[in-house]
Amino acid sequence: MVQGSANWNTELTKEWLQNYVDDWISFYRKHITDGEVASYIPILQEANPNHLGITIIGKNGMTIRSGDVGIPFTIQSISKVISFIAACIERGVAYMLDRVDVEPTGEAFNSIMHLEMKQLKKPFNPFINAGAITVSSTLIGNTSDEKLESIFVLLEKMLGYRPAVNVDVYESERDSSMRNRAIGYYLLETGFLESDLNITLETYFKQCSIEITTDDLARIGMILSNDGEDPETQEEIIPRQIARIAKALMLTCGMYDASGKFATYVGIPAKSGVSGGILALSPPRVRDEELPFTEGCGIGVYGPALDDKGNSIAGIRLLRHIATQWDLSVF
Ligand SMILES: NC(=O)CC[C@H](N)C(=O)O
Repeated sequence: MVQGSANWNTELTKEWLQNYVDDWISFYRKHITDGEVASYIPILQEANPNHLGITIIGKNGMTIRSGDVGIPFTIQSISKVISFIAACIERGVAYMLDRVDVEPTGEAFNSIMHLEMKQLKKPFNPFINAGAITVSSTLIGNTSDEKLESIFVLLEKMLGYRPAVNVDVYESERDSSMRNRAIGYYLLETGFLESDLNITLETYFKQCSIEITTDDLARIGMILSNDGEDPETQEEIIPRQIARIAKALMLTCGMYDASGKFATYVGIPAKSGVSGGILALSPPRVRDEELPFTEGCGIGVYGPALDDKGNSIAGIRLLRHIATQWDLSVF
């Protein structure tokens, strides 16, 4: 209990939490210079490396926003969570798990090594590029825009508005996508793709270029934390089974080849993207002492300076600090 208050949800408590998060943001801004913005997609270099922002939304709606929030950025690899969920809703879980496995690789997100070396029957998981491109190929539709519809419908249900593709980022990725094209051709040769290669890649590049904010990520996280149900309306946006699989994948594969360390030191489901976004969430938890957000919360982070694995450098350190202070770990 804090300051004699039995209720964490009072304005006083919100202010108190807000002050802490503001302090932590200021502190972790100093870590930004240890990282660099992504450059392999040329336009991403234009991001301001000094940005760092966080939004936290509790199940009861309590919202903490701090730092550089409200800045739009592209969702990048975080879209892999959304496309996998959309495909599971459209095609069914069994169908999708026949086509992508649920095992971490310990390799970079754009690696193809295991797929070739081990002659796998399916990509390791839907959060590496090979798996995500396979998932994009399963989305229903004859054009990339038709395929993207289920992703947009899902996002609109969660966010309350329909986000848009940032065309400049899409074109920059499309025109510099040698590795993803190589992965695509490999998937085509091995028979993993269910749609035309060009339409599949176009779908994948566009889904990565959808523009969102930390508020949007926190909202998605909050709904996942609540097993796919919108706590306000009680509407089931994502079936519980699919939400749980998505969270298990986030915990085991969400932070590329740093997923083990993130699970160890932070201990919550999360998914990052090369633009510097992180979608994270804390499921409801039971503790003897009163702590913030025990009913569960979603967290959205933006910090485009990345570490050598491609994760937001200050964002990860900030999340580690918050998770430690508020005892968020699921373990
Ligand atoms: N890690 C990422 O965010 C990668 C997404 C990026 N669009 C790519 O495919 O390379």
